[in-house]
Amino acid sequence: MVAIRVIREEGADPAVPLPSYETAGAAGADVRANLPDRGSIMLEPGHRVLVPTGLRIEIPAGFEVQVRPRSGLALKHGITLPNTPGTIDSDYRGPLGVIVLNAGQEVFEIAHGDRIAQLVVAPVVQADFALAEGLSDTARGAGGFGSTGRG
Ligand SMILES: O=c1ccn([C@H]2C[C@H](O)[C@@H](COP(=O)(O)OP(=O)(O)OP(=O)(O)O)O2)c(=O)[nH]1
Repeated sequence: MVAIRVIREEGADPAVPLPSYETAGAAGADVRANLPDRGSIMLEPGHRVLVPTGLRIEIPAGFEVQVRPRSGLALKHGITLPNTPGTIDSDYRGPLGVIVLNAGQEVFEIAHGDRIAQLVVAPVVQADFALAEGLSDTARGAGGFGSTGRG
């Protein structure tokens, strides 16, 4: 368990619950739209929108938060995130937004308080990218992009 400090944006509706896990074993905490002024967003097919959550968060160093789609919305309505998984950096202190894409065929309504995505907290390792003379040999070598065949 890791503690994440959360503050609400000025003007955000405090009645909208903070991100929360629906079950004891859930990997993602559902995050909700906070649309006190707009009430709801009618998202046309093929369009995308930055949905405010009304939150700012402070992720401990060494962790990130991934913003992932909800599979139910994806299957039933084609609602996805074009940047999935969205990356929230531990040093980011701005508004937490969710970029929602309607990849379905119908207009989709995002209502105030709807659970629009899920947040997965994950450890991060930073690398030291160092220029080298060459790389080690492996069985795969340069094979990729389907080199092992289909199925
Ligand atoms: O779904 C997302 C993705 C990102 N962010 C915020 C937090 C993140 O730390 C910041 C920058 O995101 P990212 O690094 O993916 O964006 P970039 O396009 O590389 O922008 P920047 O140059 O600001 O890093 O934007 C969100 O609120 N929601």
